[in-house]
Amino acid sequence: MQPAVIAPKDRLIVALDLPGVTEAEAMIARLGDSVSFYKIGYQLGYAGGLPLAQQLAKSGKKVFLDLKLHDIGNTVARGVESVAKLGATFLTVHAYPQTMKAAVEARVGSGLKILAVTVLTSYDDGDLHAAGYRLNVSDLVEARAQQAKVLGVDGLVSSPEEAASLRKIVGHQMNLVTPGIRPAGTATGDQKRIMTPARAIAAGADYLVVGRPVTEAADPKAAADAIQAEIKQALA
Ligand SMILES: O=c1ccn([C@@H]2O[C@H](COP(=O)(O)O)[C@@H](O)[C@H]2O)c(=O)[nH]1
Repeated sequence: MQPAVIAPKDRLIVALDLPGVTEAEAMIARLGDSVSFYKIGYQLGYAGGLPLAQQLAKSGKKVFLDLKLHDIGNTVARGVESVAKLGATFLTVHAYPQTMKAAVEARVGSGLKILAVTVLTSYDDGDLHAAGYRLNVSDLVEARAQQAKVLGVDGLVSSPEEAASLRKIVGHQMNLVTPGIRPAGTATGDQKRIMTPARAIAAGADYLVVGRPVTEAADPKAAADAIQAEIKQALA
């Protein structure tokens, strides 16, 4: 399968991890045309972010709802049906077989794409072992990617550290969406599996999710523009 054509500007997804709609709208206004794709997760989603997601989608921006669904299959399916009405491009679920199967079946006929979260980018091998897993990060990411592929999931969320090996497993059949992006010189924070924007694109990531390095920058628009320039250069 040929790689899908993704507009370079759409490859940067800015995470609107902000306390409320007022702050999110102010950030969106500051970023202006520099950003075309936004992610809404727990913090904003539980503070009025879903109507904002609908408005953003209607205004022509792309929206990634990072709700990381995980429940019994029926509940996941009904949740996906509700989310599909909001106009978002991506929705995350955790990469458990029942959950992925229910989500994929429920999104049929909508424009919504399901992304499976493989192993959170704040986890390393020690964190997985502490959580009771016997596999290390790379083995668990790969096992979950294989299952996601078989189940027809549209894309994977992983660290860019796994992008190259995941591309070999899934080819261009699935989107690779990578948080854990840290431009040179920015704070790592709670992320453990990180790469710069340029290295992530070179490793095969389709989309880069960036939160604090943009939203907490002294000049968020300049920070976003610098990442966009790094992405373009890595693609050239
Ligand atoms: O494995 C994952 C899955 C999701 N995320 C989300 O991405 C952003 C990253 O924000 P930064 O401020 O750039 O660290 C955040 O919304 C996470 O919930 C992730 O980091 N890792």
